[in-house]
Amino acid sequence: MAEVVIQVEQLSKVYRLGTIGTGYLIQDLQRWWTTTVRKQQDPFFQLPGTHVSAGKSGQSQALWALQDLNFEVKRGEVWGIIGNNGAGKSTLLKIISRIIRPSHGIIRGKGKVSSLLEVGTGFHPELSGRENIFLSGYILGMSKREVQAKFDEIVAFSGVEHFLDTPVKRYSSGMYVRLAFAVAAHLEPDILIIDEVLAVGDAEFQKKCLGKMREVAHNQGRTILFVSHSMAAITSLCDHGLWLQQGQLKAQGTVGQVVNQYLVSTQQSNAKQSWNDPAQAPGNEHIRFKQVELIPQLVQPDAPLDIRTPLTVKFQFWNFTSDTVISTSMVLFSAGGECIFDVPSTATRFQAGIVSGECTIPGNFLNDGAYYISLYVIKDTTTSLFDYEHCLTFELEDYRGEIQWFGKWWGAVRPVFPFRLTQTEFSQLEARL
Ligand SMILES: Nc1ncnc2c1ncn2[C@@H]1O[C@H](COP(=O)(O)OP(=O)(O)OP(=O)(O)O)[C@@H](O)[C@H]1O
Repeated sequence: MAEVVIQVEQLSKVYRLGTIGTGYLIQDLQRWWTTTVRKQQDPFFQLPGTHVSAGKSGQSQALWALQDLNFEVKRGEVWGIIGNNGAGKSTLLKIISRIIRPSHGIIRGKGKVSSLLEVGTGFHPELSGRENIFLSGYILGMSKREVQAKFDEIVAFSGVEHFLDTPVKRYSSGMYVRLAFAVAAHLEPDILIIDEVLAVGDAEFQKKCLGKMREVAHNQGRTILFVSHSMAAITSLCDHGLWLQQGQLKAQGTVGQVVNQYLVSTQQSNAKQSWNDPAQAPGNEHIRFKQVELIPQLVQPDAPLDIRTPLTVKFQFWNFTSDTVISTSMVLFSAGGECIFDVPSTATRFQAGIVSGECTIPGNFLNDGAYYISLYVIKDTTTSLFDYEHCLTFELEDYRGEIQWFGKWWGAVRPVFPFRLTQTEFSQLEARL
């Protein structure tokens, strides 16, 4: 059985949000003496009971960035840490990297930890790229010879060879993160910790980083903790998932399960509305809606909606006038109000009663994002009977499959068309170049 390399028990971190005076000079002096001179915990700081606790008189306002976390990571496992902004992901990585200390609980780590937490961590701004590579190696406990053996590989990966002797404070953020990633990934740490580095780089760099992380994890059997807001990147790289919500561990398990649970919980939708009483229903003297519903054709019942999911829109309306030619337009808008398409139904002659309609948006057609649907009911293909705006809303998650690039995909739609490349001729071009 694989060895446990990170063990986290009842881990909590409380941040103090500003310091409020105690109201007594003697206590303020006591606080200053203890925290500033003796570098000890504030005697008037009390642990809060909730996520954010308002400061009572004399206490600081405090926030649980992490609360009672328990989990263990085994050698060679690749963990994706997910959660909304402010959930505590970076705080957890900083504690595991020993950059900050927990307020409570125990963390046991085994082996050399290399962290790439934010642009700038670990590098000394006044030192050159070359000096920083050696410095990082020494911090990891490597000898000069060991770093030298990796030096060329690091430089080649980072692509900053022309700036090796320039102080890193003069690097662009892109150059900085390239070198920092190259150092973190090549110096053979036992545990590699990466926080959102992919957000900084371009598509080519993202691809290179993910490839390198995969190699570090799968070929070298090292342990990786990876924070990203890209679920596609997390699913593609990691085998375990950990979901933090307001500092608490909401779920842990296989990456697919945890990412699914997270996406289902964050997806906003208004997928069904129905009315039994026409007097209460949206409409007018011509028609009134009885029901509108968005039915996703999910492969698994608890999966989130993603760009592969076919979506069927079903609706019914009461038609109050006989012998009328009616058609309906289904119009899809992005959340920002851009019209993606306007699909008309057939025009049919109806008698008074209930009219039902159904239209399916195929899977592998829309881009990821938030959308809303409006239904326009039309008489004789020209005259509006009723516009039911914004009647359904939904969100589609991204899905990349084999594609190893996780930037925002361009376009209002993302259709999958038959598209092949074939070699139609062989030549000696390569030899001539
Ligand atoms: N030094 C600090 N002092 C006070 N509060 C802090 C400090 N660092 C983080 N926090 C707070 O702790 C909470 C957790 O922050 P953290 O940066 O760990 O979240 P995160 O999940 O990494 O967020 P994001 O996805 O936005 O990077 C947030 O509410 C944040 O405002």
